[in-house]
Amino acid sequence: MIDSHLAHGQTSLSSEGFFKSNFLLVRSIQLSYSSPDPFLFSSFPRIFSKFETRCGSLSIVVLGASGDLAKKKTFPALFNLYRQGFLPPSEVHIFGYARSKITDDELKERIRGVLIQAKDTMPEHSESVSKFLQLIKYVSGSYDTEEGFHLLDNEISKHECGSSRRLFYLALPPSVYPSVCKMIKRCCTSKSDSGGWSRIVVEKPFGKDTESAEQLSAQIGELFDESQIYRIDHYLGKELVQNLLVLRFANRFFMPLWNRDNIDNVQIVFREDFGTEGRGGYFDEYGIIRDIIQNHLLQVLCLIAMEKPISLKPENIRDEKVKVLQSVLPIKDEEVVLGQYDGYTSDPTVPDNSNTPTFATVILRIHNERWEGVPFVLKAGKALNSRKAEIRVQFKDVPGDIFKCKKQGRNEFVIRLQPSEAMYMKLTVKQPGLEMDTVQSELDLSYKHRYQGVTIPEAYERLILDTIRGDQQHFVRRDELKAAWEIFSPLLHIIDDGQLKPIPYKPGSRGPAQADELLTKATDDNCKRPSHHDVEKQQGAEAGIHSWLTGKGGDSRWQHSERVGSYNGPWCYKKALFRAMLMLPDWMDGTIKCSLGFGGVEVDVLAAVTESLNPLR
Ligand SMILES: NC(=O)C1=CN([C@@H]2O[C@H](COP(=O)(O)OP(=O)(O)OC[C@H]3O[C@@H](n4cnc5c(N)ncnc54)[C@H](OP(=O)(O)O)[C@@H]3O)[C@@H](O)[C@H]2O)C=CC1
Ligand SMILES: O=C1O[C@H](COP(=O)(O)O)[C@@H](O)[C@H](O)[C@H]1O
Repeated sequence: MIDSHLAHGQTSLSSEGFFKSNFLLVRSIQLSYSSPDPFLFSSFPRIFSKFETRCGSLSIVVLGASGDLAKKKTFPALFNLYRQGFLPPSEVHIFGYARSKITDDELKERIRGVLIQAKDTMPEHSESVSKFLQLIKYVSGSYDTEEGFHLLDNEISKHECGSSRRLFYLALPPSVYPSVCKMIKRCCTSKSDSGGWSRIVVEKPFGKDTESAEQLSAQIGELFDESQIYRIDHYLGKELVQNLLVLRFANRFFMPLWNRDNIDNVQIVFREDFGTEGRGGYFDEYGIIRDIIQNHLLQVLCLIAMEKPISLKPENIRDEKVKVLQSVLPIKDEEVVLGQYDGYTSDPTVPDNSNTPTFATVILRIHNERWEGVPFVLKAGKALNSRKAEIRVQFKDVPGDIFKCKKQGRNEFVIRLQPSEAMYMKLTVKQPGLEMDTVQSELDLSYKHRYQGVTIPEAYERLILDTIRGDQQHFVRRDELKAAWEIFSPLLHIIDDGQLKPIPYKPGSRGPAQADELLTKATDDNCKRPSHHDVEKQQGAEAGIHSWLTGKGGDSRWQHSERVGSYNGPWCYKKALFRAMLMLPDWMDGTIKCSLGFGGVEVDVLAAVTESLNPLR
């Protein structure tokens, strides 16, 4: 049997000769993977049919086929795999299953509507869509009686020959997972013993807290082995999330820096510029922490924070993720800010007195040798001012900085997951020109520019392919899920009980201002910058005060630094500031940043500058 790792250039065939003679074929599949032209792949069914008698059939069953996820994500992902040659029609059949009494044709028309958008007017595209739709058969039935599932089994069996591989994708509300899994086990699992299998893909949310998740896991676990269960978190299928392991463990220069000695804080941020949009009923039961933070953002945190696994085997990677999760300290109430956008409760499916947060900033702290003291700021919100998901790794200030660069901003490594995948490093460089001035710039790897013409696969596309290949690396293991819920369950219970209330915020804003304050506090505490008070405590010291001013007027930047006085009490700031302001050139408008330094430390007095500016002009 050819194993599912075929397209990775691997095979489970014991015959080395077979592997060698087919290696070129396998490579050709890989090289063509991201080409957008479906007809480049018209030869793939032939390539695959060479193995057909050994592979047998692959049946993909989408349960909940009438629903939103199936329409928007699952079927489009299957279509993309089909047109790239990964689902050869000679082997693959797709079944939609749901209670809705719709016909085959009605389901196909729904899917066609999503696959053929106005921009895809190419006749080749619609021909490809039509061929794909021919693979689909709809079966209607309930989720808790055998009748429909026997019908489904009959339909699947009609198309099968050789070994039978059956993939069940549960695009359903979690409340029906246990009964659906029971029915699948009883009526529909693969009967083939020659290389066949049955696998179950379950969507998030897996439960609502530790207890309910464990209960769900136990119910499904009684029916299927862990190796058959694929708990999907689609963030694990995103290109830049998949890149995290490579970045961290295949680049020498990150290794010595990736720790508490160098990193000040890590921010993992998800923003959407739209609200719950027709999903209010679902959302209100879960809220932003269960919808985004406990799963998507926490998975990203694991990949940022975990230790190097001993190999890339799924179990080795998942072992390391579990260790990080188990090292997260209990969340402190004062390190949480919740928000709810104005107008959220006007959705008729949301109760008027809903306490559900649509925004949250939560600070997680990892108690281990690498991360002690480094705040991981997880922030997610709906109806905000932009749509973005990114990771910001902020480095500590340069010790003994002779350039006084702190006000330029710190070194930062930003990984933008979406939109427009990119990673860039913010660093301080010399401002080109005759002066020895510094400026912040970027080393920029924007995928759109660097990988022109490369189509980045959709997360669901990759993850479904992984399930067909039997690769569980990018899926959540039962103990990992439990550890993830253990972090958030106490906080979620407090919110569910109404003890912690969301702060209202305007749709289209940054969310509650308190979230920014929390971020500043967490990151400033960490940095231990001296405050005015720290400096004032040193009154009497003989050190001089220096001013550093930077500003921007029109296209020009301006910087000035000089010793402006001696420290002899808080009033000296005003005096020194006044002196510094006299240095401002006439054309200055724009933003002005000013700091005063005392005895080798800098104190931000930006507010004072703004205050004093007008009288001076
Ligand atoms: N939609 C999305 O963007 C995302 C969804 N998910 C998850 O995917 C799963 C499916 O989501 P989605 O498609 O939006 O859900 P839907 O509400 O659209 O439900 C899917 C299908 O399930 C059936 N169904 C709905 N409610 C019930 C019920 N109470 N009891 C039994 N059957 C029901 C319906 O089919 P019928 O009545 O025909 O049987 C419906 O078409 C959920 O777990 C969700 O959390 C995850 C990420 C994103
Ligand atoms: O899981 C979910 O994710 C989407 C956001 O996914 P993205 O890939 O577009 O970032 C979110 O809108 C939805 O509420 C949530 O259930």
